[in-house]
Amino acid sequence: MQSIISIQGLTKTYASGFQALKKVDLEIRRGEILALLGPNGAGKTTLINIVCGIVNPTSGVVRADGHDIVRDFRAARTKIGLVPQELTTDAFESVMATVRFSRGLFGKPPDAALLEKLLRDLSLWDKRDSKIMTLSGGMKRRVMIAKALSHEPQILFLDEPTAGVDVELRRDMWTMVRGLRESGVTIILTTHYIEEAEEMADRIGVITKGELILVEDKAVLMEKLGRKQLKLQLKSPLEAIPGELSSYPLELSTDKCELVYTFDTRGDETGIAQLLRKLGEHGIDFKGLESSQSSLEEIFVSLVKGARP
Ligand SMILES: Nc1ncnc2c1ncn2[C@@H]1O[C@H](COP(=O)(O)OP(=O)(O)OP(=O)(O)O)[C@@H](O)[C@H]1O
Repeated sequence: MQSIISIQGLTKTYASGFQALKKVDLEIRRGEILALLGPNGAGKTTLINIVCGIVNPTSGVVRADGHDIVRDFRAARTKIGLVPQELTTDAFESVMATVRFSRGLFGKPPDAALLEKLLRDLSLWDKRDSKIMTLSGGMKRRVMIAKALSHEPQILFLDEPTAGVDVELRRDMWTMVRGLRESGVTIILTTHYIEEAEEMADRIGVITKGELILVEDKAVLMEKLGRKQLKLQLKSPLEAIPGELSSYPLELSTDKCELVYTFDTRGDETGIAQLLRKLGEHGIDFKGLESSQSSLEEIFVSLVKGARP
């Protein structure tokens, strides 16, 4: 499948000499939701700002729907909508005027029906005549999204779309973003909420210290790096794990009432049947068991830790 955004050998060294991106290669697939994860200062915003023409790259090539973002800036930028991290809009303007103006900036003809649909979809229709300064933080954020979508871009960048947004509104945003994807828009979002990436993304990219250390289908990532745990609640506390079981990846909880067995989901054999048999032989009885899979958060933390020198 042809990528909608192609990033090759992208580097950025700021005037201070700080290298914020180091040879990043990334192909973004048409119609996907890609979540970029990374600690503070990893380079996510720099990457987005370069693709959107706000920051100049030091070297490398970026194409948006086939258009070089430097040589063919206007054509490339028309394809892209950007919801920046910081709210930047005229506080004294009304919602409708702001969104209409944004569309005009891209040279698109007025389209009242389209803007009405956009504001209705974002639950802003009732506020269309309100001045931006009178809106709540969550509403202002939705105005930023309406502005970004006003020229009907095929690609939408959301830089921390739900930072500081309450849980209910966050869920509404997710529904809206999914709806956009269904209408064919490719979405790239950065987030600090791993839950958001887990819930929304088709693929996950992890950036740390200016390097894209991994891009993977979410399901594959969780399968590959996910570890499962089996917790056995013991009938009676165990003083220590018997020596004969030392070859098993077993841990005894501090209250000595639970045995935790960690296994790799990639293995053909989990070893559970054998373990349970061994426990039986040692007279270790249990009253309950539960299994759990590691979350994306645990995977992310281990990846970023692993990347540190
Ligand atoms: N204009 C600039 N001049 C010098 N250094 C900069 C400039 N803008 C960003 N940086 C540095 O580049 C690095 C990457 O910043 P960037 O904003 O891209 O990170 P981020 O991954 O988006 O972080 P966050 O999650 O905190 O938003 C940081 O160390 C930052 O201090």
